[in-house]
Amino acid sequence: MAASTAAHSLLLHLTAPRKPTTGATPLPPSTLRLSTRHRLSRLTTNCSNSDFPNPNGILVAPPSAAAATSSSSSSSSPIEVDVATEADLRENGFRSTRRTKLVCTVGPATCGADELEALAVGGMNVARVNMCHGDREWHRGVIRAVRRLNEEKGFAVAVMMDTEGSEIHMGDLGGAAAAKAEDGEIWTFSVRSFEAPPPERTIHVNYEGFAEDVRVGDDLLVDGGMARFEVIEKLGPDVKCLCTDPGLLLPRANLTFWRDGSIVRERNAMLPTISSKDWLDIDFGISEGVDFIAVSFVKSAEVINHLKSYIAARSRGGDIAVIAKIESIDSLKNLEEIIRASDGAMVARGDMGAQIPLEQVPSIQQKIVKLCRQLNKPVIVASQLLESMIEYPTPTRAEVADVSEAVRQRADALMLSGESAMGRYPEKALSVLRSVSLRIEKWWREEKRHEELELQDVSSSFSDKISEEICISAAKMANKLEVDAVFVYTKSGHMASLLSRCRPDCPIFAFTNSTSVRRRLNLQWGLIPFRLSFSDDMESNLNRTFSLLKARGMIQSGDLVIALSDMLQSIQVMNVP
Ligand SMILES: Nc1ncnc2c1ncn2[C@@H]1O[C@H](COP(=O)(O)OP(=O)(O)OP(=O)(O)O)[C@@H](O)[C@H]1O
Ligand SMILES: CC(=O)C(=O)O
Ligand SMILES: [K+]
Ligand SMILES: [Mg+2]
Repeated sequence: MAASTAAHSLLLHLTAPRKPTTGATPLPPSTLRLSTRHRLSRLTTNCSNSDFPNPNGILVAPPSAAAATSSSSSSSSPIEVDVATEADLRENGFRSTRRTKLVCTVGPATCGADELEALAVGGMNVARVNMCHGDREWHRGVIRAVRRLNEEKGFAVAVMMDTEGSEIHMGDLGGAAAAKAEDGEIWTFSVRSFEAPPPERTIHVNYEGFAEDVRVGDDLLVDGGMARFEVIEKLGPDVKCLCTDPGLLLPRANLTFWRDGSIVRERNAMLPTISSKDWLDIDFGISEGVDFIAVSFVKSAEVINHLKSYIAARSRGGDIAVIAKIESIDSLKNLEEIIRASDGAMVARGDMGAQIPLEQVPSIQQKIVKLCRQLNKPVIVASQLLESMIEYPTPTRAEVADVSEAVRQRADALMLSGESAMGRYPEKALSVLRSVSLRIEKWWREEKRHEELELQDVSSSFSDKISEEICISAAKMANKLEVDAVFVYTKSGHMASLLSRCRPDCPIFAFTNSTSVRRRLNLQWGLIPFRLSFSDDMESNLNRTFSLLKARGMIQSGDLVIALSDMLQSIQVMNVP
């Protein structure tokens, strides 16, 4: 926008005295309440065969689920907010809506239409599909089922595709769910391909140079220590290994080898971050219109820049966000340049814990979360948050503490992996993330723990700098005046993310006219994304928004609101008329 002085002047309209309220918006008696708990208890069936993609790759929703869902999903509605957020707003009042976003990995336990819907009702903001597992038709079925859920039932769940990457990993065990390695057994790790099922105690390794690179005496770790082997003999393409730490081998588990206490990774560095299979998956993701592509084992900013220009050239509007997964030693070395180049980052603790000593993972997590906030990039904390819930219906105390710590660090999002992909209690795990997030966020607000984090300058132009300062001031004012919400009208979503970065006490209602921007904002802390067409006239935008939201029972006369827009760089403070 042009740097005209008039446009930059701060408009401070304090139009009416603050009403003595609480912020919680009571539900009009006539309004249908979509109770998360009821929906959750109704939808507890497991993924049955009929829920998997039909031969056309389409997941079929049983008619009962469709009939039972709220009717507020019409895409012709003048203002759209997803039904799960609307229920949260009505149930908790807007000062208490959940700020931390939730990502769920979809797998065999959750690919059915009913299970996906239960996750959406339970607060899933982003559905992740991991290209390490499942085939093209399966992924297509899941992505389309999520889209259909959004269109037909009024959710706004974004889709994240996570690439396989080309680190060294085992084959798929010929279809077996797992294999158990016992102490003292001899297993063969081989670069040869086998017909399924492979010979007993034989594991295919995806990396051609494997047999050349390992040496007798090296330690071979499966998934960072789920099982451990010692290399005892090399026979051409085959490497004989003695199991020294028994454990479960899962399909496509990650392999690292260690020599004299250090990970051997010279050769890994030769592997491309994005393999040829990944490029095909990325083409597929672009054609299916995913919202995020998470890149596994990023080593440098270069690969992110390359992918971003590839996407920009191929997808209309280049509106797929690229998330850098921080999970290798190289990514830690080049952390800042990688995060600067990306649209967001993931602390991928699973593989990270296989490459660095475990006791370093917590401090690195905190460092990445802080850095992402400084650089205004959303950050996801991932892996093993509620690992025990793959098998058990309640988490361990330690897991709850881990989730709490990520929420306390004010990460944008938390992610479920195996818990939602193949666990026995996906919805329960999601509800633990939800309730722990709500509780810790509330505690934070009650204790008035606004950390005085000095936010560094991220803007690249004077106009951006003004937006940034406006957001910082608006967030401070919001806390001091105890406003009920900040409204931000934003075309690109940038001003909304600048506000989110300030982590204000009140929620941020982000109005955007683009459906894809709205879905992407789903990943960012504290943002409640709405789709709304708006004009350059703030007065009329505000009046229209107030009447639409009042009609939906989402705000009330007297609520105190701060409004910002990225067209007219301004701050307005007002009571809802
Ligand atoms: N599409 C799928 N089909 C079958 N199993 C899946 C699928 N997605 C995930 N899983 C199962 O859930 C587990 C956890 O999922 P997750 O996505 O975290 O994968 P991962 O293999 O640990 O690797 P990554 O490092 O890429 O996250 C996997 O190990 C796998 O057993
Ligand atoms: C999520 C992921 O890739 C990891 O934790 O390794
Ligand atoms: K992956
Ligand atoms: Mg990983």
